[in-house]
Amino acid sequence: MAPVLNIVIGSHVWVADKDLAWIDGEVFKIDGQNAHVRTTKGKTVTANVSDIHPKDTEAPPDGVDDMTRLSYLHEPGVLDNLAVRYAKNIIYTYTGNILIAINPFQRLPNLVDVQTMEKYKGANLGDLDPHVFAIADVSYRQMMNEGKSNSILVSGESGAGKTETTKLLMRYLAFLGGRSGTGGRTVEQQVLESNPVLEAFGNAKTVRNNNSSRFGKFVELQFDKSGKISGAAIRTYLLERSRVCQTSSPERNYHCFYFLCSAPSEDIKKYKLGDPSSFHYLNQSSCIRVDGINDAEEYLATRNAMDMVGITEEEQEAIFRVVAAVLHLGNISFAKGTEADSSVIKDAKSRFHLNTAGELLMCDCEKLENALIKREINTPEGVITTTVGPNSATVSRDGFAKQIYSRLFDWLVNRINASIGQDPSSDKLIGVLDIYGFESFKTNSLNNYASTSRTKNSSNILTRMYSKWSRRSTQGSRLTGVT
Ligand SMILES: Nc1ncnc2c1ncn2[C@@H]1O[C@H](COP(=O)(O)OP(=O)(O)OP(=O)(O)O)[C@@H](O)[C@H]1O
Repeated sequence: MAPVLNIVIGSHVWVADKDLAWIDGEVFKIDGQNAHVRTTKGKTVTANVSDIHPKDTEAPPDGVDDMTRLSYLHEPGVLDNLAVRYAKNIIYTYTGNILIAINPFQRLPNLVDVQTMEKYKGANLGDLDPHVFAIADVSYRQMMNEGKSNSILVSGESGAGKTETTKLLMRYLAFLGGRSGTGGRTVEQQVLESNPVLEAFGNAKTVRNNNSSRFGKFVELQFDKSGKISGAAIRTYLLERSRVCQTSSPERNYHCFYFLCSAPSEDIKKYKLGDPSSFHYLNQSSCIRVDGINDAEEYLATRNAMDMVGITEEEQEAIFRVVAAVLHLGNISFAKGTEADSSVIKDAKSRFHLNTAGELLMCDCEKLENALIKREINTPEGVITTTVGPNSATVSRDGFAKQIYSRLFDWLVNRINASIGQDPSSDKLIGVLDIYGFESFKTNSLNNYASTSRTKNSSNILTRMYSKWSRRSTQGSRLTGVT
């Protein structure tokens, strides 16, 4: 932020505050580069003039619904405007064509009901109060009028409300372009019904969010010439693979592991499972249960959601066999072998988990063991097999677990897409991109680094777009975004 030069005695300003981020007050003395400010909370603060920002004393007390109308578009001005509106349960605010959505952490039914959808249908952006439906409506009408595809980007940090906002966008687009599908299930219903399945396998409890999406999602809704939804596809990317083998308090691994460990007893017996705390991939964190998540009920709900999206009983069995196999793999420990750089299965307990993983994956247990404790090297003379020490065997085990879990996730997404169905003749679509939130981990793996830097890059691009859009007239701009 450029230094503010017109600060004089009597100026109303914002100064940084460690608890409130920014606090407002009046300058009563200036000595050199220091301004002395009496804050509205009765404190006296001294700050460098370059670190304080002017306050617009004529700003409307209820805030403005489009922040391009703020006299000062600086951080304290923006935050104050959003806070004033949020206090009145107004969670949406525009900055030009971009919608800022603040997480209400409570259901606001009147804000998202069918009457509200009716109201926003066909309304111009800015004619009504800021709303996520207005963004969806604009992108739909642009698509229909110009015959071109459109995209809506939903971005924000973890727990900001991206997934909930994406669901509202989908619901509104389904309201505009909905039609009856085969067998009574519409395409849009199937897309929405696939959420619990994807969330069971791709969401986890994190520090910030009990149901955090650990993958990015791009949902394409395809439309026919009359503007009705004719097909859909879900594309996912950057599943956080490292979580499968590595979790730390107070986070959890992917929900499906805990759901399966709370399954009815016949399933527990079939998959040779036990309490989640007996599995290495789950007990690295002391967080096993989460308030508000009933793992036993969620297991049944996930099975039900799988039925709804057309995943057969046989396929469901196979899916949960892989999930259970991952847990058993994590409990295989290795000890040093008799030769240098070699390892053996540590004990009878590890042998039990190796054999169970092999049975569940329907593979030869001896081959599975060799794959973990040996390595094949391709040389010009042919393939050489060497043994590896316990540490390398553990790395192989974790690599294998991550690989089969992410392949399972990709398979699920493909399966859901196959059952929703795509329209090969559709020439236009609306894509909704939900970029998952970034955060910093205690131990950052290459996978964390890759996803965090990509997400940060996207967020930086979005931030740059904001300021550009805020500075110029937004008339005619074709991009829409929500954050
Ligand atoms: N519009 C909303 N109405 C009601 N509750 C909401 C809304 N948006 C978010 N929430 C609440 O906040 C929680 C976190 O929101 P959400 O999962 O959408 O965040 P996210 O940005 O997708 O996070 P992550 O990147 O970690 O997946 C939700 O589980 C819900 O309880």
